[in-house]
Amino acid sequence: MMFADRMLSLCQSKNSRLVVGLDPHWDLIPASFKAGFTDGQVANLISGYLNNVIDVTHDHAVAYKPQIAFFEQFGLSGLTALLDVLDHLHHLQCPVIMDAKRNDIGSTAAAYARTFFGDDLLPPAFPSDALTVNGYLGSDGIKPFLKQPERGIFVLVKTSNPSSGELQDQALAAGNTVAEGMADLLEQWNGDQLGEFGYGNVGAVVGATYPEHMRTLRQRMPHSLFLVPGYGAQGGSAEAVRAAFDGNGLGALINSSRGILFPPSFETSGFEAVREAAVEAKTDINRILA
Ligand SMILES: O=c1ccn([C@@H]2O[C@H](COP(=O)(O)O)[C@@H](O)[C@H]2O)c(=O)[nH]1
Repeated sequence: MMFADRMLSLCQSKNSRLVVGLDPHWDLIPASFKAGFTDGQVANLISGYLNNVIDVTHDHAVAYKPQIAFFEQFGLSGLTALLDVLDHLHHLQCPVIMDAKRNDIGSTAAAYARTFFGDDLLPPAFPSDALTVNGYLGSDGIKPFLKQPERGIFVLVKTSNPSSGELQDQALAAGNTVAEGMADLLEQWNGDQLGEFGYGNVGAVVGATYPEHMRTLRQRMPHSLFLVPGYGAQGGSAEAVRAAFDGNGLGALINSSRGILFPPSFETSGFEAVREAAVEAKTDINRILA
């Protein structure tokens, strides 16, 4: 099944648009959880925490988004933890959107695609259903990621961070902005390779912190699934992501990482507090879909 169709079917069957971000911020992992591990057990600590999160949230989330930087920072221990988490997600049949923001010239992009998606040469080192990608290198950096219909990409279009406008909001010679120029490329890259729901496998990252951009970019990219970070911890609200959805309440996946992983009541309620945070986010987003 095409990646986009799989995601949208899951949105319908789970009645959820929520993606849980897996970002093991070392300083935010609760002290009470860390206390159960010794200094040499970093990999077990990280995968233990995240696998507990997955166990209590997978009924409410359509996918998980590990941010690879939070694993790479621990070297081999972090990558061991990531592999363990990916294995756990695979057994629960949960889609993985790897947030690694990769790309390069075509031949190197092919090596990145192999790393996360595998090919006829090698199995994937970090098996993922989708990957975040930098579209700045143009088509030859994108094509290697589009060889397998069951895998997708999310290209950075308008990021959620405060300084994203320094370049992304600048006008091009044609009068549109850099983000809009990127959006037009995404429409080309999807072309007529659309699934049952009318979406292609080339999705867009658009931040919840810029609701005005969300509206214009949705009009410009009617065939791209939106992956929307910035909801929750960065201040984006459900109202701010409304324009990302189509008339059927589909077309966007809303990510929350810190807001779900590290609820304030963890010390009293443990992983039940994580489950409650996921249910609350799912319900909050569903409320604007009517
Ligand atoms: O524009 C972007 C692109 C990616 N991210 C990533 O999403 C999560 C957000 O985490 P929160 O804790 O929910 O703020 C994180 O992994 C970022 O690297 C983004 O925030 N904005």
